[in-house]
Amino acid sequence: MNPGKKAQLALPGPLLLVGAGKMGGALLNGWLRLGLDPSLIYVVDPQPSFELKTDLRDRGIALNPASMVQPKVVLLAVKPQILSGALKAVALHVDKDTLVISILAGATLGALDAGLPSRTAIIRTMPNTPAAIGRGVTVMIANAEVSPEQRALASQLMEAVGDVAWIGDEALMDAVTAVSGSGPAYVFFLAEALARAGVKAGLPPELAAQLASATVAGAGELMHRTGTVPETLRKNVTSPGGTTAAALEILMAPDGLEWLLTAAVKAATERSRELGKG
Ligand SMILES: NC(=O)C1=CN([C@@H]2O[C@H](COP(=O)(O)OP(=O)(O)OC[C@H]3O[C@@H](n4cnc5c(N)ncnc54)[C@H](O)[C@@H]3O)[C@@H](O)[C@H]2O)C=CC1
Ligand SMILES: O=C(O)[C@@H]1CCC=N1
Repeated sequence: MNPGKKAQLALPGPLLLVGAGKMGGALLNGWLRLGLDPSLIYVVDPQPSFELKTDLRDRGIALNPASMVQPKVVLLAVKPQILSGALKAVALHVDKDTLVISILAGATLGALDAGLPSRTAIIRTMPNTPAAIGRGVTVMIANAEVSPEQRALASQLMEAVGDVAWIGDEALMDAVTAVSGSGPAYVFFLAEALARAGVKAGLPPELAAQLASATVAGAGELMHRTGTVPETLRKNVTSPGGTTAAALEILMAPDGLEWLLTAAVKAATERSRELGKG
């Protein structure tokens, strides 16, 4: 994303971020990079890290304020396991004009609605951590109470930190979570595993780690900047009878990487469904 191309992020009123851990913090960083007014942000987190406390203080963002102006947007970014307790606290700050946006894996619109005042406008989303650098991707679904203005506001908030896709079928959210929500971890593990494989092939550990990280980052950037489909980029690397072909014969075997990723995405999809059952 080129931040220069994005309009300055403006809000109609305060935004309350509930939970500023890895993902809530990534979103916050993304919004601040886009120029969101820090005086419009409240953060509630009972166990803020030292870095978070320092960062919020330096930016003039209220952490765990004793009182607040009624927020226009509440963004829920706590662990799914504490959803019901968090909703009880959040409900105090929700009225008919408040939009509640959830990023919780598994938490359905129905489960969110059950813990909030009746007819609350709710949007369930699944972002991912590259949002911290404006390169996330977020999938969203709204309940029937969300107005066109609130939908546009939610789009604006999440587009500020990357790409956005709206869906109409909530059942897709579990697979979305498995592919793009968890996906960055698979890519980071690829870099870890490639480095370890390099060590086994004789490279010094530091050089192997440097080569693996630079290769994963560079390949992702090449795909991003050229907009070329991955299959073409893969073929561009693969000389007939060469080294890449030798490696891909193993990775593309019936029990190779695609088989593993299919099993991994299935496991994550099922876990997302389980989280939804509480
Ligand atoms: N980490 C990721 O890549 C992604 C996470 N998510 C979702 O984001 C949510 C948060 O995940 P992470 O940021 O990874 O977890 P985390 O553990 O880093 O952050 C959770 C934060 O909530 C705070 N917290 C605990 N109880 C609270 C309360 N009662 N009120 C307010 N804050 C409270 C914790 O102190 C912590 O800072 C989860 O529901 C997860 O499913 C969604 C997409 C990607
Ligand atoms: O691992 C998790 O449950 C969360 C949801 C997607 C990424 N992290």
